[in-house]
Amino acid sequence: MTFTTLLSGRSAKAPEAPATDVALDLRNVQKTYDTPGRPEVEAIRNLDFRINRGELVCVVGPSGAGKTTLLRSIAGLLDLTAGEVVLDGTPVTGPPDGMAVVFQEYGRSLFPWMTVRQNVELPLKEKGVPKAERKAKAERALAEVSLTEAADQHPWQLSGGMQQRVAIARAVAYEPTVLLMDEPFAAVDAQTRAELEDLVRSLWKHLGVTVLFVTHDIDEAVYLGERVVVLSNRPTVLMEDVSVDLPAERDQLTTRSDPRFGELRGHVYSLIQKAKAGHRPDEDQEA
Ligand SMILES: Nc1ncnc2c1ncn2[C@@H]1O[C@H](COP(=O)(O)OP(=O)(O)OP(=O)(O)O)[C@@H](O)[C@H]1O
Repeated sequence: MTFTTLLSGRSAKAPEAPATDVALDLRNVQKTYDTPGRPEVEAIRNLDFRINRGELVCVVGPSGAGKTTLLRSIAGLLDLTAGEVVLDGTPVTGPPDGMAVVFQEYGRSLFPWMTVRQNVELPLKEKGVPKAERKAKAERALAEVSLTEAADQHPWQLSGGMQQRVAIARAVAYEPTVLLMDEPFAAVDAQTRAELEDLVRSLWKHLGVTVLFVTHDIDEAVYLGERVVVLSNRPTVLMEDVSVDLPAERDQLTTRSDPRFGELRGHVYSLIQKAKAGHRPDEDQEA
């Protein structure tokens, strides 16, 4: 018996929601990199799923599956080969206003010559938000991530975890409807990572933002997500959209020792192993 059997009925595709509840709609998204003078790379073959308003969805998949390609496609940073990404009913054709992205490389995404406050205010400044308003928003966002005291310091004076909190504050200050996070905690130590995970859960609940969180880490995906979207090997298709039926109130100790957490973790792990071994729902069906 596999975990798939054990969990059948509980990890099926998420039910379709009414159109008004959909924040992000991926419709038959395909992406092939076509660089002149180099062989084509088919990264995403077909992805078709929705994320409802206010959901926190994690994406996992084997290394090189196309997770970053997916996130960049959603962020409007890549031209799709086919299909479309629709944000709040509008097709994404470039970086949309209502979206913010937090990348793994906080060191490169923060400007070292600016203070923490200036870094947080920057996207608001670019958006044309008046000075007093952007100052207030930056202060609120820094308070959300418990960095009020560090506002006048420079990023290089802070630890890695604190720098990533600045990057999160910058995204939050922008008040996005959708927050995209690309392996944001891959470069910090385990204890800081756990703290940042809890910060994401609490901000998500508190702000009601829709979050798409890409990670390598299966435990992190199950701990954070309301759903875990599991990708196949490249060229990517959906392996399974797993519903995480853990209690809404989560904490590192209780949640991770919940037997249900172990079952879900095992199930996602087995899907990744299958994906790595080359199983693909598109080909399995054809066989
Ligand atoms: N600009 C590019 N030009 C050509 N191929 C690319 C480009 N960017 C990514 N690829 C290829 O697309 C595939 C998917 O890459 P992507 O970075 O999206 O995967 P990933 O799942 O995020 O990887 P990882 O888990 O290692 O971070 C890989 O084969 C990669 O080499």
